[in-house]
Amino acid sequence: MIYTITVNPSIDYIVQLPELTLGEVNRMHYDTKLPGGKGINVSRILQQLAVPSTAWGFLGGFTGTFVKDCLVQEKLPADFTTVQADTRINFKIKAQNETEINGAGPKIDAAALASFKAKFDQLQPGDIVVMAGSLAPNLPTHFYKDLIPLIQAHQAEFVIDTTGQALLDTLADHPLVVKPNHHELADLFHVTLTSDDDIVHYGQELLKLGAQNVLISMAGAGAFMITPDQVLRSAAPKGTVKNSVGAGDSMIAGFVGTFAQTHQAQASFETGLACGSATAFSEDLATAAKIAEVRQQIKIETY
Ligand SMILES: Nc1ncnc2c1ncn2[C@@H]1O[C@H](COP(=O)(O)OP(=O)(O)O)[C@@H](O)[C@H]1O
Ligand SMILES: O=P(O)(O)OC[C@H]1O[C@](O)(COP(=O)(O)O)[C@@H](O)[C@@H]1O
Repeated sequence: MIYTITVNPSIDYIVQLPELTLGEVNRMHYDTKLPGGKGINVSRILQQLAVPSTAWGFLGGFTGTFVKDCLVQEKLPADFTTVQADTRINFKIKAQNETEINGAGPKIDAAALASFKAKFDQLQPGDIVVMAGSLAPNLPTHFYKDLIPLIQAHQAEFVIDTTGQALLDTLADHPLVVKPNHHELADLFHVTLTSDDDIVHYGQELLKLGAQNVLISMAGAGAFMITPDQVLRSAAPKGTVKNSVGAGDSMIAGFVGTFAQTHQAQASFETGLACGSATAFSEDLATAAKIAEVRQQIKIETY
């Protein structure tokens, strides 16, 4: 079983207008509300791939009810822990360029935290736990690191999608895969990446620090996959970008979903690429049909 953890879910409020002018009244042409948060996005894509998963995390208030209702409607298995305050709303403004304003999210009280941690008792050997996204404002940066012993005690694997020191701190525990984008990779090592060789070099540093597989995503420029055996590269498929929110989460879902079934890194990379671009070419996250269509275009090369 794959479990996804979204500590800080959201309603993603997608707003479109031709131009955003700061300091003026702006009127939107189109808006939509989607259940958001990185682990939830991973679970929604896994469902499209017919790979079972259960979504864990914290939800609260009327916004939390909206997210829960969306997942019930999609028949997505979930076991969220209730918190008092409202789940956050993240603004995704699509105007002359894309602007995101992500909320801080509600605090997690001690009782909710204890009930959340009790869920880890049900993990079985071979399970995969995907921990993704920002933390609630009152949680320490080592929150994810502290969950790893609860996972590994059951011979389960973990995947982590976070940034900065919180990510670096988990590498020695051998995450199954990490997927910084190229900007996040540069930030991790406090460097400027000026060439593909630079990207591969710093991706290989993540392997040396302990990651089992490394994906470096580069939005419309595609991605690299770096493993101890090979470095692969793929351009991104061509298409009309509609909403790239969740493309990274979709890539992780594709990789993890296929890896759980095949243990083959290259096949997993291919699914990840298809899911990432299929989401970028969709209003909401990708559907199974869109993923299958986009997969036809993928060409992976040895770097
Ligand atoms: N504009 C785009 N065109 C085609 N594919 C895209 C586009 N944006 C994202 N993707 C696909 O999704 C993957 C993840 O997107 P990226 O934006 O790099 O992740 P993140 O959202 O984590 O920053 C990319 O490697 C690519 O395969
Ligand atoms: O937890 P964070 O880092 O604030 O990110 C949450 C946001 O990321 C998303 O999961 C999208 O992430 P990606 O575009 O990186 O795949 C949104 O659904 C959500 O609003």
